[in-house]
Amino acid sequence: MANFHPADTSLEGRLLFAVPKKGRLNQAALNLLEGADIQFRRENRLDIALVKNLSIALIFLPAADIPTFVGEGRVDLGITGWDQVQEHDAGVRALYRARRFSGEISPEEEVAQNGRGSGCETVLDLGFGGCKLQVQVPEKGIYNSPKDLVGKNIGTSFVHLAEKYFAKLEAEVDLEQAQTGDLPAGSTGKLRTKIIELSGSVEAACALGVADGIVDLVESGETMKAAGLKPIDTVVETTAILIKSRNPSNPELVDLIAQRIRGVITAQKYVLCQYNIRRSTLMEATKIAPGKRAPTVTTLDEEGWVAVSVMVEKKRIAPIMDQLSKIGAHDILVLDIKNSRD
Ligand SMILES: Nc1ncnc2c1ncn2[C@@H]1O[C@H](COP(=O)(O)OP(=O)(O)OP(=O)(O)O)[C@@H](O)[C@H]1O
Ligand SMILES: O=P(O)(O)OC[C@H]1O[C@H](OP(=O)(O)OP(=O)(O)O)[C@H](O)[C@@H]1O
Repeated sequence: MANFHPADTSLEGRLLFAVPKKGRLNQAALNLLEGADIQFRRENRLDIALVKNLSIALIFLPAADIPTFVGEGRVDLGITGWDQVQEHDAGVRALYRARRFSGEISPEEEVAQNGRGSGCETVLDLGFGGCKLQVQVPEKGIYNSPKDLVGKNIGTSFVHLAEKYFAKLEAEVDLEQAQTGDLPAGSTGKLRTKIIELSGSVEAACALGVADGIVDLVESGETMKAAGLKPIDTVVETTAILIKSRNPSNPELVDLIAQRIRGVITAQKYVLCQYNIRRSTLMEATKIAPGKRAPTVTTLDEEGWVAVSVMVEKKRIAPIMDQLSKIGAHDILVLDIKNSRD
């Protein structure tokens, strides 16, 4: 076994699954893998890990690069943000547009390429990593509406989505001005707004005079507030998603992983609520907590009483317990669900 390197030939025949290597999506993605019993040991600093119990290799990549690897079919499956997939999509479209402008491809070829998409297909929404990509400006500044930013400097890590957004906005402004006869002479139809690419800490750009406005992610809004910025529009709303390439190497394994992950998500979202109630009140209780399909009802060893077991969305459990208690349910218990399968 001299010179054996786990990342070498052993990738052969394995399904390649990209996972965010750092940042906001990393831990939640690792939790999903654990819940789906995808067992691996990642060697220090190595971005490839072989899964012990399935024919899969995990590839740890920046979330922003995962749509490129999946879209080009180099990796079969991936976890990343919907925003990153949209950014990749917009980038691919911009590339075809540029190639059409340079005469490399015809307008028909551009339409056909766009129709084929960027190669990433959404398998399922993972429910975490929720945030919004928003246009932000200084709270006490002179800009109040997105149109005020046309022709100005915009800092962002989402260059293609920002370009797409401002191209649409500029077209609207031009149309308005053409209708009122105010269109500036020599308008070229090219993007007048300058999109400045920044790779992080984008919120600092306005205060430091690099940009007039920014396009960046907002979750709690704390970073935005701390930087003295306010939102004036939303470009994209996002959550983490599972994506697959157009022709994955092992579609059955993709389905198996998707099914397992779906089970983990359901388990995270629901709790199991158990209670005892008089059979005469069961209908009323079922209306309060109808369950995913239907509650499981078992006869109790006490005349006229039943035991009920029902799945309830975690976020709704407190008011549901209150209501069940109010109509006479007893011994209400709430249990965590470790895993589930539809
Ligand atoms: N504040 C947030 N709340 C929830 N999800 C977020 C947040 N910020 C980013 N995300 C999601 O996580 C994805 C990756 O963003 P993140 O900033 O963690 O990436 P990164 O650049 O790989 O990490 P880092 O910022 O550590 O360099 C985003 O595209 C988005 O989908
Ligand atoms: O609304 P909030 O809850 O404050 O979250 C928003 C911040 O989170 C992300 O950055 P992150 O902290 O991942 O670091 P980055 O700026 O280096 O990307 C995003 O780019 C915002 O800066």
